Amino acid sequence: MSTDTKDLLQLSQKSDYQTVTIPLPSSKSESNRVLVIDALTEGNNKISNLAEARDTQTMIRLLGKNPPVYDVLDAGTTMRFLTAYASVTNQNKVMTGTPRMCERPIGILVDALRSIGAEIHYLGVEGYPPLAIHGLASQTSNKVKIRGDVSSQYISAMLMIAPVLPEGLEIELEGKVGSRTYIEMTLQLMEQFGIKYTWKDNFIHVAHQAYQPTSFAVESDWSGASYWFSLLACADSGALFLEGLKENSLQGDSKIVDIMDHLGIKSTFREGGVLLQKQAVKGLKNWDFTHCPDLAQTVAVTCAILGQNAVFTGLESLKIKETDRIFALQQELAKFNADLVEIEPEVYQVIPSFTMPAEVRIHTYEDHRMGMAFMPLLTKTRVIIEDPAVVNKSYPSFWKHCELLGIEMETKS
Ligand SMILES: O=C(O)C1=C[C@@H](OP(=O)(O)O)[C@@H](O)[C@H](O)C1
Ligand SMILES: C=C(OP(=O)(O)O)C(=O)O
Repeated sequence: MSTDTKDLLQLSQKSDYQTVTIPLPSSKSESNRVLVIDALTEGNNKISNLAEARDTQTMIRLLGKNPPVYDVLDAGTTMRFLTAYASVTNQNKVMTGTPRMCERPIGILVDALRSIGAEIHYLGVEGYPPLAIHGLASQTSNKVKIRGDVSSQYISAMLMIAPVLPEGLEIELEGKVGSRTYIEMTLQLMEQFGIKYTWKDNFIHVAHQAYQPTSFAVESDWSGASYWFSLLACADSGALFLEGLKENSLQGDSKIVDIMDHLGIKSTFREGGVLLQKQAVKGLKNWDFTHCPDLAQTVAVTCAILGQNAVFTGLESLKIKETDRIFALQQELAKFNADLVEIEPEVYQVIPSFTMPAEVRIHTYEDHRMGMAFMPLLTKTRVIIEDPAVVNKSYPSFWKHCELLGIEMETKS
């Protein structure tokens, strides 16, 4: 099945699944970190199971070919991690990406890099890509303050370069810290590559030291797994086996197990993955997505379909991701009479669907998670997904995996 940008994908209604095994893609977050760490390691690492995600393939291509312009397309981690990498390796580089990437803020990271001696200029709007990096000839400070409420990726980017800075680095986290689980993932991965660090209160300290060559296999992607939890939660019957997931994961999105426990899914970890089975819906009253923002769309759609008036908090960062995900959710939920209403500043309530149209056409806003999160609607009606290739950013085999489940699909131009 080919999927071009102009394509529409029609998914026929289906709501029963016998036990099907889904092979799942690898985590792009883990992959993009180990690729940067690998580039900073002297000696050979043995890295396996890297993600097929476009964000990871872009990282591999840019690090491999080392062109003068790093065009990261729409990959946030690739933009933020390579900005720090190009600085610490003292390279002259232009950093750019899609028009949306050039609307996603990077000023906090640029300020942090400048404060330790990097020379970076804005080529367009102050605070946003594109950037011109002229490297970091000598380290001028070993302390930096970074606010934590915009994107954790700035902190992860600084952490990964910290061991190779001649004087190491102490990062002081300022204010509320969102996506903390991703900072923990960065530190745990660094630790697996031999790095020692301390994290006390708001201070993370990494001394100058060398990354040690290591063997590392990337785990399956928990964010991608969330769509299958949602599908089964919305289905009438069935069971799914998700391959390659571990109970003790580096990925914060493994929280989907707890969330879906409220929404009718029992998860049992077995050799090689996790078995999902249906159980009674206990109900989801509220959830804070501060540390798992990428799950918000999956859970909003699930609640809207399952009649759950859940209250969501911690959605602040959704407005600066691949699209304004709050706006996009509101527009698309409305197409089946559901909504996401701001009931107090930064507090949102899901208003579930009370009548389902015979067909719903989902606009995807150049956001992979919009395409994938609305797929489970096919348990209730016929669904048309605009620009189905949008999933390639993190999960290129997503529609193939729908086919494994016997979901009938038709591509239209
Ligand atoms: O570090 C990472 O791999 C990521 C961190 C999160 O971003 P923010 O820290 O900007 O919330 C997450 O939304 C993104 O998909 C991946
Ligand atoms: C926000 C995401 O990615 P990034 O910020 O890396 O573009 C995502 O994958 O949902």
